[in-house]
Amino acid sequence: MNHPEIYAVVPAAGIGSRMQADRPKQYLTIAGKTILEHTLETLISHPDIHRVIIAISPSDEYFSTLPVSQAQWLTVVAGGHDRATSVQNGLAALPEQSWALVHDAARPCLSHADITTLLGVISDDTQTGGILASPVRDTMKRATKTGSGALNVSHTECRDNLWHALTPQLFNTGVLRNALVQGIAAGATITDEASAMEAQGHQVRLIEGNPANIKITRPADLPLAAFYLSEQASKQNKR
Ligand SMILES: Nc1ccn([C@@H]2O[C@H](COP(=O)(O)OP(=O)(O)OP(=O)(O)O)[C@@H](O)[C@H]2O)c(=O)n1
Ligand SMILES: C[C@](O)(CO)[C@H](O)COP(=O)(O)O
Repeated sequence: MNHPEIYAVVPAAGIGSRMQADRPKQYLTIAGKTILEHTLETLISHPDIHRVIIAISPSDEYFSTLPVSQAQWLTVVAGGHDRATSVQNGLAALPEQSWALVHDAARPCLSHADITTLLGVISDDTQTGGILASPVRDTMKRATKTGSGALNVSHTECRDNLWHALTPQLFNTGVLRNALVQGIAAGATITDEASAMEAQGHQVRLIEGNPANIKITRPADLPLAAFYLSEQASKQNKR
């Protein structure tokens, strides 16, 4: 594939509060490796990914204990107060004329097949990029909270063309950098790169990805991720 170099940018500076663990969730282990190591190894082992930039919290005490922290293919930058700022700090380490493949550290079940499919947008007419996503499968309810704190259904949301945004999210580095600067300056709530690009009027390609590419967020996600990773390992062993 001939195109400007592709860099993976991994926001890994969160504290994992919803996981309620004794450490940031990216340092919980599955099959003897931390979630972060699973994610980094998947990214750097893809033939089209040139280098990995990782955003680590300045107060992180775990990362330096991992052998991967010394990897020559890894650049470490300081994480920010939110995910968007962590990503922005990562982008600052990239050449303007490159592609940024932004992927959550907390998504270790990403497959090479999905990375390759997403990279296909580079040859499309988008020129700005796209994201992996998965169609919503459940009926979606909008909730309201009663005075006593209980939740009631307000109404059912139309789920036609409703998708879960996943990561990686792949964008031209210079365009994404500018979109994040504009969005952060405008005080926008930016929970993914696509929302910053959309706010600037850019077309974002939606690519259906494997729903096994879950974000480990709450305790129940851990055994599910362990299952998906074991399935991946058994498929690789059969090749
Ligand atoms: N200031 C932050 C916050 C989050 N992240 C990263 O963004 C990804 C997705 O965020 P999320 O799942 O919300 O992680 P946390 O913020 O750690 O989780 P929580 O909201 O439960 O605290 C994670 O890999 C997380 O490490 C980051 O790099 N910098
Ligand atoms: C980027 C993301 O994973 C896409 O679904 C999601 O927006 C991250 O949100 P979080 O609140 O930072 O987990």
